[in-house]
Amino acid sequence: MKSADLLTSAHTESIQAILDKVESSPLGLDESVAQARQKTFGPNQLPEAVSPSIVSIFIRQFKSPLIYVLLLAGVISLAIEAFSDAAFIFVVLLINAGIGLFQEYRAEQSAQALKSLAAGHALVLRGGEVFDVDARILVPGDIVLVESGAKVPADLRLIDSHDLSVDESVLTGESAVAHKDATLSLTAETPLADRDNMLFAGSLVNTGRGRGVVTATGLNTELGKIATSVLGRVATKAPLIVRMEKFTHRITIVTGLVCVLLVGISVTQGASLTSMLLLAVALAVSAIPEGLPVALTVALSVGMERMAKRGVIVRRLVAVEALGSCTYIASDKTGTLTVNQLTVRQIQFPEQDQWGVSGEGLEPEGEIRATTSLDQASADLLVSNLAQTMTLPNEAVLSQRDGQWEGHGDSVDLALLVFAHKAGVSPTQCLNKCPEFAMIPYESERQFAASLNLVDGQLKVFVKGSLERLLPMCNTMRCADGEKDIDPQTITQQAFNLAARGYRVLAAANGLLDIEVNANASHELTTEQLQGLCFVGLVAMSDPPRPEAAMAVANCRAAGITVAMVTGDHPQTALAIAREVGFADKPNEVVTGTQLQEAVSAGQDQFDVLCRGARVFARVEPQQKLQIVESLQRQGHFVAVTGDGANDAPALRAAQVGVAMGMRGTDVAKETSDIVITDDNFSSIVAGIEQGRLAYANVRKVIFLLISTGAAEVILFALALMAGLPLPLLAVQLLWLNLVTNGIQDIALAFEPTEGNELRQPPRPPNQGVFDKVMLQRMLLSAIAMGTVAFGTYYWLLKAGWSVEGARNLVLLLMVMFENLHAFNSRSETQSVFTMNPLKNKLLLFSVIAAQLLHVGAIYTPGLNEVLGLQAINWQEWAAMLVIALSLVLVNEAYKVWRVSRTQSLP
Ligand SMILES: Nc1ncnc2c1ncn2[C@@H]1O[C@H](COP(=O)(O)OP(=O)(O)OP(=O)(O)O)[C@@H](O)[C@H]1O
Ligand SMILES: [Cu+]
Repeated sequence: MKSADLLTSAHTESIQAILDKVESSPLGLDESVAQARQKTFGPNQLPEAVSPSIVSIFIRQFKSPLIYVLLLAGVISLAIEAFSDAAFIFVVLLINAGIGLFQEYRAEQSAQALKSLAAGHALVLRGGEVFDVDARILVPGDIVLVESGAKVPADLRLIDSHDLSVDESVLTGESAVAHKDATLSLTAETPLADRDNMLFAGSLVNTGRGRGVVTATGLNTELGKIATSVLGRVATKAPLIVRMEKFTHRITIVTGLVCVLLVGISVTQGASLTSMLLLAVALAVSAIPEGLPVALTVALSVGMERMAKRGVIVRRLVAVEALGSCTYIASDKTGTLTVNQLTVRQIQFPEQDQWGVSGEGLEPEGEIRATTSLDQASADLLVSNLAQTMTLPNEAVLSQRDGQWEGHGDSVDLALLVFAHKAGVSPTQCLNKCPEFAMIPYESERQFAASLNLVDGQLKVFVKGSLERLLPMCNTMRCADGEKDIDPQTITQQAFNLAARGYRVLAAANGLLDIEVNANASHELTTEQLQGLCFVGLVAMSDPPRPEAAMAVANCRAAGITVAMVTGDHPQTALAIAREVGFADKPNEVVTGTQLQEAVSAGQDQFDVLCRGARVFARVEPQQKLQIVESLQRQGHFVAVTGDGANDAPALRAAQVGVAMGMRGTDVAKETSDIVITDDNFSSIVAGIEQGRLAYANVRKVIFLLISTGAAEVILFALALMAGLPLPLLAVQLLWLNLVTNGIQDIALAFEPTEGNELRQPPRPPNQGVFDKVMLQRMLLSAIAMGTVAFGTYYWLLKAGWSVEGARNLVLLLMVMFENLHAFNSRSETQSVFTMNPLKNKLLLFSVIAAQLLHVGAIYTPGLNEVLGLQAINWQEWAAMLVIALSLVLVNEAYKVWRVSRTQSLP
């Protein structure tokens, strides 16, 4: 097989013809063949949208209105032949662009790194064995298995399908579900959307199972052919960033007006128009928080990186912000709150006590302790009947490789296979002896799996699943002394007792089907046929809670976040786990899917009342998850919901934070989620919330610093103007001030580490904006303190007989100190600077020290000091300015003390 476009008409060929064409077999390719083909066909991937180069990011920096303003200033300086000023302005311009480049490049980098974490995978059959592989290694001829929730990794001609339906909207744009059938034969003219014996790369499997042979990979797939239109999609900006861009816009306009006013007044007082224009530009540059949107992007992407380290992959930047304001986590049980290592511990047959099963993990070593007066032979018969019924409708694979047991597939199914081994039933032998004719695969909304097998020349069905579903299928039950009429009460009580101990309980049933056996015809198995069966027994599996879950739940409580469990499992099992983990205790905190169903017909209010009191939602169908999320949202909650299956997608989409499981989750769940938890662990969600809150707090710190310092400069100038004094700073001095105090420090604040109290406060009200009362109070207070003190100092210096140049020199030093110290004030809204270790944010410390050194350096650099109008300063003057500057710290400290005492005196 050589040419890539051999197979454009794969849908017209028979399965055998296709397999021949791609030189493959139902057992799949051999590894060596596959590797050779990869050389011919290349990796199965679409070209990535290229990330912008450094050069293009650099060029982009010059496309901002602020830069135009600066350019204008440079040109004006040239026009009035102030060449050194002009040179300085151009240097500032370059440095500003450099800082912007650094910031944007960083944000871009972390976005890229996260993208590569999300590579697709596929189940491939090679040399008769199933492997879970990186989808990029697929080649034409590979046999690929798909199941509900999966994303199709390449174009496939189906060779086998069960109840298979897919969403092909990426390709066809139609959101209707397409039903697929391997047995169809189609004509060449069949349009893409109707090629129902094919699966196309990029489509999502809604229900069922399928198996197909790869006919095209990478750019040769139907998706590849339209790939250019799918690529190049721009990432959406976080709403917070958009709000801040708008905000910056508004400030720009206000500052612009102030500047115009300033120029107007000064000119009427006799200043020269050009020099005033220059100053207006400089003031605008300093006061406008132009770095804000980028600094915020950095803060959010730093949050994103930190979350990635804690196992939380953020798929949309908005989730960083959203995670921070979560008030409710609706979590899965299995694998999230529990370790997802299921082990069969107890089995129970009608009219018998519970029998223990020993052994741990996947190692099929262990025995069944039959506590009974039965003879060995009768006990063995019961056990092997149960083991067989658990083994046949089972999709997991348990195999021994190099002496190690390895499992693949659903963890419930795996535990059952391990149990079968312990019971002396080998799954492979069993399947050879009783070939499978049809199957109803397990889907969580069905709560059972069934298979139709040929046993001793007769067709027999085997069913395993929840007792609630199986009981109505059974008329009789298998006892040691034969088949009897079923006793549903006793069996239900048995299951209840097992569930109350936290076990996940599965029931088994089987029975002969009254159908003519025809080995050649294909048999169908439908749910309607599952009737008149014989109940076999119960299996109880333990799945211990994750050791860290209890701690994480306690953290949630301290953080004012409600935790609840949404599970398809038995209410007793769910409550037992919830008790162990510590978020529910009383039986009335459990609500079942049936109760919810009834409440729906009783009306929305009834439903909301039910949801409000519940901490455990049990026997819930996946579709009900959406109703639960919507009800919680109606009650004002900001909901994070977890999900793993295809049918969790609506709930994941509706919730403010959709959390998909990285290990257990299907592709569909991951694609619709906002964040993915790589280890499926509940405590990772809590860690994500902590980081989300921190990121949001850091965003506030950046905003606080930039706005309050900008406002301070405006106040200083306004006061000087009102007092009729000469302007307190030259244009170049303002630019210098902006350069040494803002560029790096705001970014440094984005890296601020945790204060340790993120999870010890209630969640931020979701509708509360950044500029709440605290923010406004602090900003006004700081800006007024800086502006008036700087003005007072200037005023006093002039009155004391200093020259204007000398006074400006000191005021500039004071402002540099103010703004540098203010960076430390910004580190926390509640904690005193004196209790915060400055080494915890080395970038901030370094940038502040660098700013001071730069300023001192500039004073003694010939040429530069002339341009900036700087003069040497003796140490007394220096110390005096520092003491004055410290007043700002005192004001901020006083505010923190006042606020903390106030919040503590509240109830
Ligand atoms: N592999 C399986 N085969 C047959 N029945 C199963 C299987 N797995 C689970 N069940 C039945 O379906 C019920 C629901 O299980 P499911 O795994 O869907 O719950 P879930 O909603 O995913 O819960 P959790 O939050 O615990 O993951 C179980 O209680 C069990 O009775
Ligand atoms: Cu068998």
